[in-house]
Amino acid sequence: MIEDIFKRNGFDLSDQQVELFYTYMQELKKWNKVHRLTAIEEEEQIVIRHFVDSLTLALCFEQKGLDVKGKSVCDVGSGGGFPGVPLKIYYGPQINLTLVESVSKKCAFLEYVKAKLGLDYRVLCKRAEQLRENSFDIVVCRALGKLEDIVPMLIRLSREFVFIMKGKELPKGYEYCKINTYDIKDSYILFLPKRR
Ligand SMILES: C[S@@+](CC[C@H](N)C(=O)[O-])C[C@H]1O[C@@H](n2cnc3c(N)ncnc32)[C@H](O)[C@@H]1O
Repeated sequence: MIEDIFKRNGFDLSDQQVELFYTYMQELKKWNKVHRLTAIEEEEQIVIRHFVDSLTLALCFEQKGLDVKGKSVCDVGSGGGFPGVPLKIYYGPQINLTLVESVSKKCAFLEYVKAKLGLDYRVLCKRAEQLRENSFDIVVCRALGKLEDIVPMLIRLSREFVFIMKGKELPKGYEYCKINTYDIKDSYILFLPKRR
């Protein structure tokens, strides 16, 4: 099921990546019973609306001609791990990933997933505002908050680019990627190059 959904959306994953996504989904469902990490509970919907949606960022990186190899990537307000954890499963050691999350029970889940899946990323359990300026090459987020509040904070953290996943909404005045895959239609990712 997981493999087919990724495939029809244009992502060819290895058996090992499919296995990691499967384990991640099981843990998400298990922890959700107690910690309410996501409102989405149906497996197919978890794959589409969390996993595939997170990987649409990779399509935007490609559209913008961005090679992420060797880059430090930060997912701010990662929650249950989106989009950061799917990106790590997809890119593996090519990216150096940090997840920033201010709620400790969510941090505990992200640490647990890291150990369970054997992934190499860092979890910073704090508010992004507490981090130093220019800490990461690329800063990404999904469902973090109002643009006027988050844009200055994200730009401050990044050295190169900020990507903000907006879904169906396209605010005026931003560069963007428009994503269209089999399951994800007309979804927007804002692209903010850091201007020095
Ligand atoms: C609506 S959830 C989205 C979670 C995930 N990005 C997703 O798309 O499923 C927003 C998350 O951001 C975290 N958050 C909000 N503001 C933050 C900040 N300034 N620094 C760190 N985490 C923050 C919240 O605790 C919450 O887990």
